[in-house]
Amino acid sequence: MVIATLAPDAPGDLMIDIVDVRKRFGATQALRGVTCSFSRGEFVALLGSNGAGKSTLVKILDGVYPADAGTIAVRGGRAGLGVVHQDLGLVDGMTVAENLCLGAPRRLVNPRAEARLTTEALRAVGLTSIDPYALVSTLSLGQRAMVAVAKTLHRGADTVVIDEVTAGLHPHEARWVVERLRVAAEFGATVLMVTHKLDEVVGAATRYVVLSDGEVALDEDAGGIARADLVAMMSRGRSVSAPAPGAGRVDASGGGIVCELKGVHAGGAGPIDLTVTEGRITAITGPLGSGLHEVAYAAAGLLTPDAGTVRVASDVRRACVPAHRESEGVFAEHTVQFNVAVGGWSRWRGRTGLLRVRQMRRDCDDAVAALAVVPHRLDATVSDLSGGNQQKTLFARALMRRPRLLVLCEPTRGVDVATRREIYAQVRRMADSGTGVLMASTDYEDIAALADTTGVLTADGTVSEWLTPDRLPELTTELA
Ligand SMILES: Nc1ncnc2c1ncn2[C@@H]1O[C@H](COP(=O)(O)OP(=O)(O)OP(=O)(O)O)[C@@H](O)[C@H]1O
Repeated sequence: MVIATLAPDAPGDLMIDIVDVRKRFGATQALRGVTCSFSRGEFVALLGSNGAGKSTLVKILDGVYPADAGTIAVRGGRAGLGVVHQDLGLVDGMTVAENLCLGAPRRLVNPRAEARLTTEALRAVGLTSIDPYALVSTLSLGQRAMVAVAKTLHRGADTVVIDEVTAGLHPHEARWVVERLRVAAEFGATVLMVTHKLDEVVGAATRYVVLSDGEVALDEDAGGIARADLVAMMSRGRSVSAPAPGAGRVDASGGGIVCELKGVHAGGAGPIDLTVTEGRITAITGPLGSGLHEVAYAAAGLLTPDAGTVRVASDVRRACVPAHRESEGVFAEHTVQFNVAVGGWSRWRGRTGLLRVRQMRRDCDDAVAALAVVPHRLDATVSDLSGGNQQKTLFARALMRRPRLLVLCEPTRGVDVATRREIYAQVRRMADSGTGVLMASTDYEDIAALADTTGVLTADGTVSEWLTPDRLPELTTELA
């Protein structure tokens, strides 16, 4: 199926018409007949739990996959629709104007005309303060996201699909992005935004579409549904009520030292001094590229620091959830069971040296059930899981090792609202049982929910200060 051009007699405001779109991957029916249409100037939040079918729909709209059945018609045809992915597709070392005009057909290189066009394109998304000559690398992540949106619209798209670009942004900056998207919609663009963070879009989205198990479970104007009902739909009935962010925080400052970093330099960060103690969740946060993940890897023993010492208490078992699941985390071609169990074999080895396979299956099954991995099949191949479900298997693996030092890098990346709460509860339980936790996260929600103390890395890779939970609101958009 190719994306068709809307018929000339289609209603004037209609921009995209999706009718009965279906997609199957082997045994999984990812989309079961999705029908919905979007009009000019709408700002639609596309929501749903992990595995609901959002990415599949976006990829079909983007031309990555063909649908098995159904039709999609877009005003202006394929060119009328643009997708902005999480990686944004910008070249950091080029200016905003160069990025906007990169690859666009042009007869003459005319920097002044490029700058003028860029200013207009930025205005169309409510950006008035960005210098067209600024290097993209000097912009905040939120500004970059909006430059990517401006670029898509500048290329002639009237509809822009934004695929989780606000994940990991500080809530202030995410709201800033959403506000600009709202302006773009007011100026006539149609905005479809995929997100797991409902609070980002409340007040800006004009409509909610919730996918569940490959179907449209809800399609409502924003005024027509209560937030609680939306959350319930997004979590497919799983509990999102416990624990509240920050619940269960304890003063465990008297716990024994599990791991100590002194003068550590890693990934451009340093010198870093930090201590992880039993029962306490120590967090570091900062801009991407500040080296925060590499510092965490040094603590986890996955990376030798360029300088400084990492001291770990004797007999401490370490486990780590890495920051980039695709390149550092999952064994994509192996099963869910292998991915959860790997590295924890000793747990199931009996006195005779044989693996207690049935117990291993049971434990893996309990772990994936607690996190509601979809599909709930230990023999599923991990590359066939949605992004959020892959993240859950990584988290389950780390816990399966029963570590005394748990290192978490971006632990909730891409997971749905119910899983996020479950992960928070499980991390807190681990800490309560005496595990020392080191979390490196750019996600403010992770920090606000879990951190007992937070080291804030500046762009030059040093810790500017350590914040207690009551001071976390001081973390501003600098994070991005
Ligand atoms: N390439 C693939 N091969 C096999 N199954 C797939 C493939 N891509 C997706 N699926 C399955 O299709 C279903 C929908 O996945 P999809 O990635 O669209 O979900 P999603 O809503 O985007 O989830 P997430 O919020 O975790 O990103 C899932 O059950 C997933 O396992």
